[in-house]
Amino acid sequence: MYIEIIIPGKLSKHLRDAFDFYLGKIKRFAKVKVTFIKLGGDLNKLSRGVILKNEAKEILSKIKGRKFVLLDLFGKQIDSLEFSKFLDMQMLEGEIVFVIGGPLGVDEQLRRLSLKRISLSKFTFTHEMVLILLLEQIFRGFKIINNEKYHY
Ligand SMILES: C[S@@+](CC[C@H](N)C(=O)[O-])C[C@H]1O[C@@H](n2cnc3c(N)ncnc32)[C@H](O)[C@@H]1O
Repeated sequence: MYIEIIIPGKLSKHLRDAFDFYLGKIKRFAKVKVTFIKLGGDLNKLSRGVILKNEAKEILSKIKGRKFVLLDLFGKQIDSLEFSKFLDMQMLEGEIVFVIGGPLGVDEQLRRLSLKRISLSKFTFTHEMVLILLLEQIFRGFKIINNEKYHY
C-alpha cells in the first residue's frame, strides 16, 4: 500500500518527533511519502485568492491526475471506523493520495476535483497539526483493519 500526503509549507521543529513517531508506526503497514510543496506566496504582497491558486497549481502538478482525498474543514465528518473501512477499500487500488490545505485554506478547484472531502472536526487546526492527526488516524485505521489492540 502506498500513501502520499501533499501539504504546503514545511514541518515546524516542535512537531518533528510526532511526525517521525507516526511514520515509524505506519511503516509496517504502508509506504508513506509526505510531499511538502512551497507556500503560494506572501500575504503582504499577494491576495489570498492568488496564493491559494498558486498552491493549487503546485499541488495538482504533484497529483498528476490521480484521485485524491482532501482534508477540509467543510468536508464530511467521519469516525475512525469509517476511515479504516475507506483505507481498507483503497488498499485494493494500492494507493491513496491525501491533500492538506495551506495556512490560508484551499482553492475551490481542489474541492471540486477531490474524490472525497474529510473533516476531522469542526475545530480549525493548523495544517501541520492536521498532518500529525492524519498520520495517527492512518495508523489507527491499519490497527483496526488488522484487529490489533489500539482502538477503544
Ligand atoms: C488553518 S486551516 C485553513 C483554514 C481556512 N479558513 C479554510 O477555510 O480552510 C489549514 C488546512 O488544514 C486543514 N484543516 C484544518 N482544520 C481541519 C479540520 N478540522 N478538518 C480537516 N482539515 C482541516 C485543511 O486542509 C485546511 O485547508
